[in-house]
Amino acid sequence: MTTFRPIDNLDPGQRLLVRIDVNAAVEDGTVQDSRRFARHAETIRELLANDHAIAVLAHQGRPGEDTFVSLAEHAELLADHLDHPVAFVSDTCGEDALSAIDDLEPGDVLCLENVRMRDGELPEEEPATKAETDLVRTLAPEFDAYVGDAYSAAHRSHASIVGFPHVMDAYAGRVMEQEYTAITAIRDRSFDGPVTMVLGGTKAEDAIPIVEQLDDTVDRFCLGGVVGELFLRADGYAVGYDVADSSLFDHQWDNHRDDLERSLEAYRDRLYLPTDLAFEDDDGERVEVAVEGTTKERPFLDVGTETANRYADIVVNSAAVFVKGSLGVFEDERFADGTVTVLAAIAEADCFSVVGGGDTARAVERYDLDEGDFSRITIAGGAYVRALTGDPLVGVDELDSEN
Ligand SMILES: Nc1ncnc2c1ncn2[C@@H]1O[C@H](COP(=O)(O)OP(=O)(O)O)[C@@H](O)[C@H]1O
Ligand SMILES: O=C(OP(=O)(O)O)[C@H](O)COP(=O)(O)O
Repeated sequence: MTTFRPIDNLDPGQRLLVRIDVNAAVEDGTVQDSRRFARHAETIRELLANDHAIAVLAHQGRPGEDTFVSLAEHAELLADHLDHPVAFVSDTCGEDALSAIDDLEPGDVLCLENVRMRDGELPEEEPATKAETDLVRTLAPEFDAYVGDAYSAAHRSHASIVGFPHVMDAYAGRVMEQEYTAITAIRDRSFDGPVTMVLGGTKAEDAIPIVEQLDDTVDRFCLGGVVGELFLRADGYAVGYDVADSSLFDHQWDNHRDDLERSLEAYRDRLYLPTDLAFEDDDGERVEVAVEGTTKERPFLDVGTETANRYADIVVNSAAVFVKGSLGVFEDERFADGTVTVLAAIAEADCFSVVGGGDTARAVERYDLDEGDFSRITIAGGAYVRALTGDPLVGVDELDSEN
């Protein structure tokens, strides 16, 4: 069990570096609001009430992706949630950032630029190595303490997650504390009946190992999204290939082909794969096709109606359901059916339920589902499923006051 140092232990009026996770969807070039902003604003509001001067550190997307953009809009969204100004500097640890940090007064909030735009943040390395990066060596001396609030990125051994707490006085923010406590309690629960995981989304690299690691806990996996298509590809179907400018499939296939094939062979009886998929035809209409009738040239954007109904039946007959990742591109109403059908079935069912993922959790309010019909909606995705396996999260471990 981790013992955090809570922010209550901070003397008022400190200069704080606060790591949050507002990694967001970007639709038509616009950063989308989400629960992540609202939840982290609560931590920052509490810190402001104690006259701290705050610099916020966060990431957005991954280098090379369309969603790898500046945090300028994130600063505005955070300011809206806080109802308090949030300054933005388009620099992370260069002269402009240091000057803006120098100017910080008690009660100020400054958002630094996307930390993944800075060398040293990536790749994943040991905390001691990340602590030696220019990023950490430059910023750490500017602050009295570090506040780790980014539970949803705590599975990444990146400089802003593990490097700073390795060398600074470090505290856990409210989101970190609450998510850790809730998910640890969920991990330790036992259920009187079948446990189902709905596993979708784009980050197959986070999802694939989960099947093996949760084999004592989860009885049935309902697969969809990019994850489901990669399992179908492993099963010999003409699905799960990059088409046109997509880069979601082939590199994940190349890196995880063996894992996909091994899981499929070992756990076939508990893996439920889509039997039909939906795509956009030349007229922009949703069209469904059985997986046997697919061709490699077609990008699929949702599971089909037969699959969605089958998964809905499975979740209704479960004692607990864990959702990580969506079954399709729910941001487009034409391709939301799979995700919404299954979420609605969970909401109506008499089961314990957790919906996770920065993107996936947004489907709940977007399609007018009632948050109260789910046991918990977590803003973490990969971190939450990793935590369910019992594996430690590096970013949590670095905040453990007994380490
Ligand atoms: N077949 C698909 N093709 C492309 N994107 C997909 C597909 N299915 C789901 N998605 C996308 O997956 C995203 C959620 O995936 P991911 O980021 O892995 O999950 P989360 O952030 O919820 O943990 C959604 O925004 C959705 O648009
Ligand atoms: O959005 C995140 O994770 P999630 O999609 O698993 O919820 C975190 O910000 C981690 O981002 P990353 O998966 O690019 O390291």
